[in-house]
Amino acid sequence: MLLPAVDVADGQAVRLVQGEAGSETSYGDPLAAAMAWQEAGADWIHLVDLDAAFGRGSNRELLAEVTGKLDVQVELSGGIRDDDSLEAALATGARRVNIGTAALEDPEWCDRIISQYGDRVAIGLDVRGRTLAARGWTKEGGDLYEVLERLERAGCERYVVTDVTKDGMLQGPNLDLYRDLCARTEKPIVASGGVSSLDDLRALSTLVSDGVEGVIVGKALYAGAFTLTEALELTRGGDK
Ligand SMILES: O=C(O)c1ccccc1N[C@@H]1O[C@H](COP(=O)(O)O)[C@@H](O)[C@H]1O
Repeated sequence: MLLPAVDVADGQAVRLVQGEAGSETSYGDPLAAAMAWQEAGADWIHLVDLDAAFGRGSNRELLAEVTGKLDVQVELSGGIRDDDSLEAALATGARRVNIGTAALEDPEWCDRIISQYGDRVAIGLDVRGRTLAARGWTKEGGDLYEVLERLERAGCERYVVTDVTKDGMLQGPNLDLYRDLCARTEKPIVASGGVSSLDDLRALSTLVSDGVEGVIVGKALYAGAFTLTEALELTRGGDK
């Protein structure tokens, strides 16, 4: 499963480097970007409100509009931290929401929504080394493996795992991280961060049998390193 990313800051589709505020490259209208990925054949869009993730604003209405206009499944992320933001996110029609900061800062709420919403909730594990990152990746959020054990006990259905140091760098994904996590959970993992080439997708494909279910691709698509058509053909088995 391949999820093109549309990250939104100040109403624009952007890509950051290692999640650093101020490192944005702008790619224009988020709806146009998402529609372009849909028209190229994507089954999913990973749609992120970066301002909400950083706690410096919100693009809630815009993301609801984009989600409402898409025919493909949407994974909605960024700033979903309480009942109000969760209900608003689910009301957009997004198939799945991704919880990052709140999974680290509010474990009780997180456990409750995992049991209430099942696979409509994925937990975003954004990591540097084995330390989790929260609040727009500006704060440390604890030890990856301790938090993973807690989430396993809570019954988390899916993990979206980003190596922050790889994100936006176009230097390849952290395959060791995904291998390691797959050995610690039976639940599917969506890999994110660093994909730079079709060879990176081929390398991630070798981890599908271990539990890597999907991959989020951002900068490589926007920078034209390969086309979405090529990537989908490869991930759907048409090109080895
Ligand atoms: O996607 C990014 O580039 C990104 C950069 C900096 C911070 C967050 C980023 N992404 C997404 O934000 C959610 C976390 O949001 P929250 O902590 O729940 O508010 C994370 O899952 C990433 O998908």
